[in-house]
Amino acid sequence: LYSSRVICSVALEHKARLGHCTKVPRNVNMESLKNGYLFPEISIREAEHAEKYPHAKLIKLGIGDTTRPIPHIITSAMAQKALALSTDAGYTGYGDEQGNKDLREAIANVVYKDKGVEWDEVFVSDGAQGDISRLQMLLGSGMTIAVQDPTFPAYVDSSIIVGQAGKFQEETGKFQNIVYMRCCPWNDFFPDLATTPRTDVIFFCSPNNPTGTAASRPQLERLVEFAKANGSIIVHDSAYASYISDDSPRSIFEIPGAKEVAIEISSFSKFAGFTGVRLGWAVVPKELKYSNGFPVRKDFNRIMCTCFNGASSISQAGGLACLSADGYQALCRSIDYYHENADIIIDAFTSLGLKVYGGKNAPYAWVQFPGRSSWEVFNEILERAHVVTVPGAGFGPGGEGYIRVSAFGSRECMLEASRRLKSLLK
Ligand SMILES: Cc1ncc(COP(=O)(O)O)c(CN[C@@H](CCC(=O)O)C(=O)O)c1O
Repeated sequence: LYSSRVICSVALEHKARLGHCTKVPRNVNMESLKNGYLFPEISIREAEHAEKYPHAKLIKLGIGDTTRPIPHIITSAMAQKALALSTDAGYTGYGDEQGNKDLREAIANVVYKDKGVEWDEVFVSDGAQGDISRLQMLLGSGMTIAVQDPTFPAYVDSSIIVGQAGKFQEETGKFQNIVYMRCCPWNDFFPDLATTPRTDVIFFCSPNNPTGTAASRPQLERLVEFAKANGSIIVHDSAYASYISDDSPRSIFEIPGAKEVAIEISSFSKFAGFTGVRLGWAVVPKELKYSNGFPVRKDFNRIMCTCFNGASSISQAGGLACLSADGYQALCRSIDYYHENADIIIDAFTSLGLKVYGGKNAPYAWVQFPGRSSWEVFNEILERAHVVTVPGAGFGPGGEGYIRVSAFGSRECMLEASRRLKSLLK
């Protein structure tokens, strides 16, 4: 239909518009990613809204970013380390890729007290987000994974990037090689393991982001038993463990036998307000072995030594102070503050007759809007109440019909958001 001359001139015009292109093909896995990563997308919507309504007081209960100042006992430890770097005696360069031994020991002795975790099974990092991707590098593209649905999007997105996920199925909103373990009110937010296919790896976040629910001891016992029977590895994300207010386990290693089937990743972000300081850890037990008997821990150590040059010495000084008696006590006050915030949000939505889940063992309320699109609810609350939330669909197909509301705002913001939401949704 078109002469070669026309096609050629269109191609030349297109090339001129693009400018110079290399001959390097794009990674096909990156092409499989649907949209941008959820949280920068939320930030973009926030910025667009702020531009549209420059005089509106935007209340941000979307991205789970802490707002309470870090207690002075912790920041002074970081300041002291920073100042020491300007002295001959105090200067330190590269540390151990696995983290400073004193911090590894403190994590093992304080966080994992009486849980049988040894200091050299703890690997300090720059946060759980990075550890998720480093674990994916360790696991490789041939692994099959299962995730809770809904769940923190980094597990699925990193799986896509390393080439595990397979093709996206428009009709289901799922990637064909990933097992989505539905978690919802009618199964007490715990998957039906009897109908869950075997996968090599099970990403399990408890307390769960976004539902805010923590798995009970019997549930985690069933999960460990399931993984052992299937020869699977659990990657247990305990980033919100410090928010647990009942007798739910704070670590998978409270469960007998877990050290033979599980890796745990966690973080100082929500526990200590270190979202910008950047500090986390992974526990890779010596008992955890591949099918050929080779210790997983040895390969993870190789990944850390090759792909990561150690967490900041200043952040690690802060982490050590977090785990001191006074530091830990000061942080508990911040966590109590966020719990009170969560109660405000729960009360607001409950008073409107809406079903609200979570918020007791995590800083997130999971609010159900039956029959409604989560992005539609997100847009309505943003547009009419100037309150930012996160649409549930961003956490997986199982999140449709819900929104996530963070409790990390200031008290003033929480109370104002509550007032606005009651006025909007009454
Ligand atoms: C379950 C879970 N694991 C890990 C992380 C990241 O931990 P770091 O140690 O700080 O890397 C988050 C943060 N989720 C927040 C922040 C979103 C983001 O990653 O930008 C959220 O869900 O709003 C999380 O919810």
